[in-house]
Amino acid sequence: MQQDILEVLFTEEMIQDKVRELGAAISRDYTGKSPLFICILKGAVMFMADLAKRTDIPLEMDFMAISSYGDSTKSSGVVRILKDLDKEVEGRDLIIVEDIIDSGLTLSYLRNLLLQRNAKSIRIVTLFDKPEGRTVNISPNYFGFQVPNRFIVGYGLDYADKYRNLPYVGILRPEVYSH
Ligand SMILES: O=P(O)(O)OC[C@H]1O[C@H](OP(=O)(O)OP(=O)(O)O)[C@H](O)[C@@H]1O
Ligand code: HPA
Repeated sequence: MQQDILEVLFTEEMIQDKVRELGAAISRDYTGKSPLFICILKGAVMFMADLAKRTDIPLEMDFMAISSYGDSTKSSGVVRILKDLDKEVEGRDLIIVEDIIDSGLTLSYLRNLLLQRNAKSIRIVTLFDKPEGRTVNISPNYFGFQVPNRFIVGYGLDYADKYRNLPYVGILRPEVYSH
């Protein structure tokens, strides 16, 4: 798979160091609380697993599957819930765990949905933030790295469901998707 990667942007070590920092910040901010971490499947699965281990508070976890990209490198603009949460969120402190914010459509849809369900508080943690991709106004409370306006894969991030298992993150060669 390495031959499909144009440039590695973040090594496994860089990612793990950053996840540790984010876990420490969330642990500090949520001392004495028991937030519900909401993992947005599938992309955030690696980040959720590592971040939860680096967060030293009695958190709980739930999972929601949302998709808008399908097999494309551009958002379809239609956000679909493929699997909803198991837990009630009313009155809870929520932390939405995302791998990347690009257009922002996924998170703006989700934040509105969780507000309607009467969450007590909602914060967003994303490992990657692509501000140049934004079409709606949303920003994370915690982010790991800002990334350029290129399609990246690895550490949960996919193209057509592949490359999620790379332990590093890099720019996908445009030849892979432009034909
Ligand atoms: O800010 P946006 O433009 O909405 O993009 C971000 C979303 O896109 C990806 O999900 P995708 O729909 O590809 O599903 P996946 O997580 O299963 O890969 C990613 O995991 C984020 O959830
Ligand atoms: O750059 C990206 N890579 C993978 N999935 C994504 N979903 C939004 N942006 C991206």
